[in-house]
Amino acid sequence: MPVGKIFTLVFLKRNNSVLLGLKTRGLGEGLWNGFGGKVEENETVANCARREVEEECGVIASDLKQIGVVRYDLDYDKSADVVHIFTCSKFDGFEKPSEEMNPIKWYKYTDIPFEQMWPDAPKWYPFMLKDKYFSARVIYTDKNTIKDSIIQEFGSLSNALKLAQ
Ligand SMILES: Nc1ncnc2c1[nH]c(=O)n2[C@H]1C[C@H](O)[C@@H](COP(=O)(O)OP(=O)(O)OP(=O)(O)O)O1
Repeated sequence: MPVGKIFTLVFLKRNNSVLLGLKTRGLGEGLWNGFGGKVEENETVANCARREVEEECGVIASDLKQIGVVRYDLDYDKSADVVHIFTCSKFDGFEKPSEEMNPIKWYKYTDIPFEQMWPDAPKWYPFMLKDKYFSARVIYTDKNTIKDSIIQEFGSLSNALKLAQ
């Protein structure tokens, strides 16, 4: 399946909690998620991650680390989206809601609201929360139904990225 859009998704971490925002519009509206969006033309994936965090929750990320990648094969669209996953535990400024993510809230790792998130989130969040490099591939038959998925842990990011290609 040809890759269509490339996205980033960033998780700010503090004291065994992760900052999530409720998406107010567009893809994933009404669901809690990290902060991110489409990689623009002539923009690196890391720069997109930094820009989206600032736009969506107002902080400047200073130790962004890519931890994984999720490839979504969308049977209903005959295309694939790739989402690059980052974590960040050092940032400047105070987090605040934005037009796109409102409200925002720190969730304890043990209290993440999976029932109001994308259906694939529980499959790969454990790797992201433990800072383990991972690669996931998820096949959706429609926006809410997963047909199949594979998640693998890797020793390095470069190996993790290979599965998403
Ligand atoms: N299944 C799936 N497909 C696409 N995107 C995602 C998922 N699961 C996810 O968690 N995500 C993430 C990836 C991105 O962080 C967002 C979607 O980005 P979007 O809001 O469409 O991109 P922006 O560039 O911010 O959009 P506009 O500002 O142009 O509206 O969800």
